[in-house]
Amino acid sequence: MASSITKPKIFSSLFVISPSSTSQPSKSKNSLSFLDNASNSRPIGTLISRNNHVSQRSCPIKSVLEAATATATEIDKKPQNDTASEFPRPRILVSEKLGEAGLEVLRGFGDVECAYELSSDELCAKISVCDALIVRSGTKVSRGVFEAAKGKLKVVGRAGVGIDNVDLAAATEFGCLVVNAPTANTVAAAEHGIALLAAMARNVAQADASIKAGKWQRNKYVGVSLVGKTLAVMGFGKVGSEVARRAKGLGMHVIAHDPYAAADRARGVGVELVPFEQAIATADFISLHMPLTPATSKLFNDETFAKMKKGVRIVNVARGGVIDEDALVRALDTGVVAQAALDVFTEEPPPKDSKLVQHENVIVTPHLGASTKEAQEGVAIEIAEAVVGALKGELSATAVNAPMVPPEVLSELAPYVTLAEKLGKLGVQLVAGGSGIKSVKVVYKTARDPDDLDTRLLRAMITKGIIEPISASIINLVNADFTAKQKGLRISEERVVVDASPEFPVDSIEVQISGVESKFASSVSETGDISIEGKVKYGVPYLRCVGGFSVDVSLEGNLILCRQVDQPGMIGRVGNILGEQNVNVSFMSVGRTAQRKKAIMAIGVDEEPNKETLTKIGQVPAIEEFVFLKL
Ligand SMILES: NC(=O)C1=CN([C@@H]2O[C@H](COP(=O)(O)OP(=O)(O)OC[C@H]3O[C@@H](n4cnc5c(N)ncnc54)[C@H](O)[C@@H]3O)[C@@H](O)[C@H]2O)C=CC1
Ligand SMILES: O=C(O)C(=O)COP(=O)(O)O
Repeated sequence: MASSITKPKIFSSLFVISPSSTSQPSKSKNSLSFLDNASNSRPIGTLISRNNHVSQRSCPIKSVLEAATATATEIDKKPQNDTASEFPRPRILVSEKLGEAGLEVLRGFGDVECAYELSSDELCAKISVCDALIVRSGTKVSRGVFEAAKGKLKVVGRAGVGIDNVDLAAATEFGCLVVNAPTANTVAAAEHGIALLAAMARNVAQADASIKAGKWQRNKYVGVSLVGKTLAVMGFGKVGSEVARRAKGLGMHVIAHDPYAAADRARGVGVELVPFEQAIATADFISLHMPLTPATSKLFNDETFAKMKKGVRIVNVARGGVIDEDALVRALDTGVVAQAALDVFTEEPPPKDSKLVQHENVIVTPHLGASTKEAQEGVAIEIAEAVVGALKGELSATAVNAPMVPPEVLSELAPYVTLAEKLGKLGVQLVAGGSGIKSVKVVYKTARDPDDLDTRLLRAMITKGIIEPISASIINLVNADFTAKQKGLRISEERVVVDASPEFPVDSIEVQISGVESKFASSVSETGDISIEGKVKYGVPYLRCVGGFSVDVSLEGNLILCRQVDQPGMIGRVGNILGEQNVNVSFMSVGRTAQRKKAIMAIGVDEEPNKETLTKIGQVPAIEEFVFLKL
């Protein structure tokens, strides 16, 4: 049983951004934290996309923007807005043309520099003072860029869909969030695909060039009709399905191949999903709409061209790299492929003497799929909101290398996120020096269906709590799992259903650390693991159990845990020692196994007691062991 002496608390103060969190100079500067700031919350941002879809851009969870102090050359300073005024303004580098509306959003929040056509050295030189980088498809965000950023870069925003120009693995390792703008250019890309399809079939580009060269070649440029022909859409995602819809409107028979698409979604558009071989063997026209990944790289090669219907026509507005371009030239030369219409190339821009570009049966555009005024305005707003949200510590709905936690789940989990990090921090401090933590088990007790509990955020924060105090790593939701793996730390999870209120997502969280010695033997449970359990009370994290002992102490400030022989006067004695040194006690709680037997006293203190004070506590005869823990 636990009893507690509680000083009055203002619970909302837990969420107020503390001065220390803004001025802390080192690690946390660069971490995206996902702690709620109830007093500073704002509505969910919305964006009307080109398709008039209202998409949620970010969740209402906010956090400390741990931006670095200004050190570099000044750039495009604008007046600060309300929300950012307490913090140094983040620096945002825009390395490719971005719509004005998006730039306005960015300028309302940070200092924006637009610097186009940077060499990779120039980009690396600039990046070390930037909090965010916004790119399109033309900027290679390589590992070198993340290395040069030296941990300052918090977010890369890709103003468009394809993120094949961003080294995601490196971004994740460096804890840098990558967000994209996946919806605003869908229609533009689909329209461009259809434009190329029709232009190719009717030789529009060649005929235009011919007439401008003074010729009138009506017989040479006889085309082929689209109506009644079979179009294979390869990649039935956002763009692919819009192309399919439009092609059906042109009277084409549309089939699609996509290993991950749902058949009923395709049926809804009147499209049959077919295996890869069937798609390429039966199509008169093939339109490519898959991402460039290791699996799709050069998917269209000598072997696959050989399986196509002779005289097939190919459109590519996806990525150049999905086609082996030399093989396509060979297929065009032999007539296996009659024509190709290409918006994208393995190397952009392609070499001037590219045989493919120069081929008479090929028409080309310089990666214009997303280039409509409407789409560019849309992606600019979409990415600017995502980047600003990320810089504020919000989880983005378009995060590419972090789990997307729905806003409603996130706001419900907010206090548990704080609890999780504190339990991690406490746990690691209980481990006796020298023993490396290799195995942690987290037990979530919940009254809800365990499948309803999304624990990724909680696990990430426990990992953060465990690793950050003992290493130079900056941990956030982006790199928590990666860093744990790197350090050989295995985190397993268990969800246990308990009889508690289903109103709350979690009743308690227990962190068990196994295979280590403890500084505080009483924190070791019967199983031999260090065990600490916490819960959220009135929105505030509390420690509820240490080893086999129940306690009830708010996890704020610092904590002293003492094991003692249960006897009268203990609280007073320790309280006096602390009082003499002007250390303010915020909470006290005693948990015992039985009357007058062993007890644990948990004392929350606002200040850090000095060594002498701690020694005096240790000298109290009934105290058998004690530990001071920083939260
Ligand atoms: N040319 C341009 O300016 C633009 C190009 N794009 C490119 O178009 C492509 C599609 O974009 P979205 O439709 O927005 O992406 P999406 O993610 O909505 O769709 C991609 C689809 O490809 C499918 N896929 C993955 N691997 C596949 C495989 N091996 N075979 C067949 N399908 C596969 C996925 O299941 C998904 O349904 C991307 O490569 C994107 O970068 C997008 C916008 C503009
Ligand atoms: O969104 C995409 O995937 C695109 O390819 C568009 O590229 P861009 O932003 O026009 O360089």
